[in-house]
Amino acid sequence: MLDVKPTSLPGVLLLVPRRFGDARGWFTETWNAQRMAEAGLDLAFVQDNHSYSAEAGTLRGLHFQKPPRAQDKLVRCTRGAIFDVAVDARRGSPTYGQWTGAELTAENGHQLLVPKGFLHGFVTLVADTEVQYKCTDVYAPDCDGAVLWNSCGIDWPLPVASPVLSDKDRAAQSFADFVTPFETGQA
Ligand SMILES: Cc1cn([C@H]2C[C@H](O)[C@@H](COP(=O)(O)OP(=O)(O)O[C@H]3O[C@@H](C)C(=O)[C@@H](O)[C@H]3O)O2)c(=O)[nH]c1=O
Repeated sequence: MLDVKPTSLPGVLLLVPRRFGDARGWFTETWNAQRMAEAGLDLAFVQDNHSYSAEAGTLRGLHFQKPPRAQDKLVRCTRGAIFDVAVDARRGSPTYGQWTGAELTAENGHQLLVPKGFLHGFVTLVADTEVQYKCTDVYAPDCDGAVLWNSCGIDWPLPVASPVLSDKDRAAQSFADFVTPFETGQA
């Protein structure tokens, strides 16, 4: 029912929910607490987010909320397509500073689980793209932070010469200047 695949970063998981196709179309479970618990993921989500990006090449990230308001995120694309990225920002982690990415599309229904301690961002691969994600803590602007999208060595599959960014993301600190608030093993 739910295929949970590891990625190159321990803790970041690619979830492939089963789709039941019939003459009408298909049905899928996008979140089932019991199945996730069976897969070892006991996550109490408290906020759902939904963003729309008009242009291909819109890049949101790399974002985090620092402790005590850190968030696990379960991300999916419900219209269009994105390349979704997580960067390990946990001080002392063997994979500190490393990134992993996955193509999440409305068509494939894949989901990326980005745990606390990881920066998160995505770029839209086509115009008119919608992304929805669940979070384990509510928005806390005082704990909100950003790291410059192109300062972590991420191989972004940009569909345009330069990405569309928010003012906040354009002015973000570089990963080299970033003093991480995350430790390994931090809940
Ligand atoms: C993230 C967030 C933003 N907002 C408001 C603040 C602001 O006025 C407006 C747009 O916020 P942002 O520019 O931060 O939106 P955006 O750049 O889409 O931020 C999101 O990016 C992705 C990659 C993530 O991982 C998310 O956690 C979040 O940081 O929405 C909320 O009210 N609640 C929220 O949870």
